[in-house]
Amino acid sequence: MNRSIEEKINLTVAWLRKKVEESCTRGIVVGISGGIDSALVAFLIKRALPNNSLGIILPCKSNPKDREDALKVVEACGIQHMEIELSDVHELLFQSVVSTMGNRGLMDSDADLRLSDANLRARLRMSTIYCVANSLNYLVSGTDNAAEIHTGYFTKYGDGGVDIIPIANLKKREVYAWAKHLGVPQSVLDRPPSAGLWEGQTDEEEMGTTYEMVDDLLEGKEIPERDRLIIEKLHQRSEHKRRMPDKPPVF
Ligand SMILES: Nc1ncnc2c1ncn2[C@@H]1O[C@H](COP(=O)(O)OP(=O)(O)OC[C@H]2O[C@@H]([n+]3cccc(C(=O)O)c3)[C@H](O)[C@@H]2O)[C@@H](O)[C@H]1O
Ligand SMILES: Nc1ncnc2c1ncn2[C@@H]1O[C@H](COP(=O)(O)OP(=O)(O)OP(=O)(O)O)[C@@H](O)[C@H]1O
Ligand SMILES: [Mg+2]
Repeated sequence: MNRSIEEKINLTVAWLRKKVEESCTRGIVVGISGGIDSALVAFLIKRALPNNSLGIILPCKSNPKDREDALKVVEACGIQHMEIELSDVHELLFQSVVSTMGNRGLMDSDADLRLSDANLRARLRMSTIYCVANSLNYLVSGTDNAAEIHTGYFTKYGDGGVDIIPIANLKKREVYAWAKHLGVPQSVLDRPPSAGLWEGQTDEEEMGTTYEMVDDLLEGKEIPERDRLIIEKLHQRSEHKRRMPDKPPVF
């Protein structure tokens, strides 16, 4: 069916309202990073629930530009918002884990501290957002798009730990199209996608391929062999993130 962007947005907005009604919750909360995915979700939930939508900015040793862009998103869509600084909490918890592991002789040379440090940031954000959601009886919205879900490019139980994912069916290029249509600020549209989990991180550099390629593959188009193999590997290795935890058969 060939629907316009506006029609698809209206259907998504109706779906968001239905999810709140069905779950007997009062509203929806999302983390706003300054990136395009959360910007789009903020605009969508604000349109769906003008008085019952909340954005939370959660800096965690983040680049100040992230907060600036997040505030531009808040201003542009008019969503109610709050900020909670997580850098100190992260420092305390991470250093405590690392030093305890070191003391127990568990810190071998293979320990990937950068990744566990980064994923802890995403998981602290998740815990914080749920703390607010529990208090308000709100649902937590995720921001993953179809390309991120296909490649598993998210932290399990971090930014992946959510109740609903309104943009899960959108390719990254559709995220841009919807965001532009809704009036997401230009500086947010222009930023290279980044998890912001370490200085200079970009999604495409870390994935080793581009969103264009992932989108093309999802649309059934031919892509270069090299990119197809990378995406297949990312997809295969992240299968566990897209299902419930394994359990033994009934013995
Ligand atoms: N086969 C399997 N069955 C069940 N569980 C399995 C498993 N293999 C690993 N695991 C578990 O999964 C863990 C690894 O998964 P996970 O903890 O997610 O870690 P991982 O996938 O290694 O890292 C997360 C990736 O997502 C990126 N990211 C994170 C957050 C936001 C964004 C963004 O776009 O903004 C991107 C981040 O930069 C990094 O590349 C392992 O430590 C293990 O506990
Ligand atoms: N500083 C932050 N404050 C609040 N939420 C954050 C922050 N950083 C990350 N998040 C949450 O984690 C999600 C995953 O980040 P991700 O980078 O995939 O999305 P994005 O930043 O919205 O878009 P982009 O892919 O363009 O960077 C964000 O959409 C947001 O909900
Ligand atoms: Mg980002």
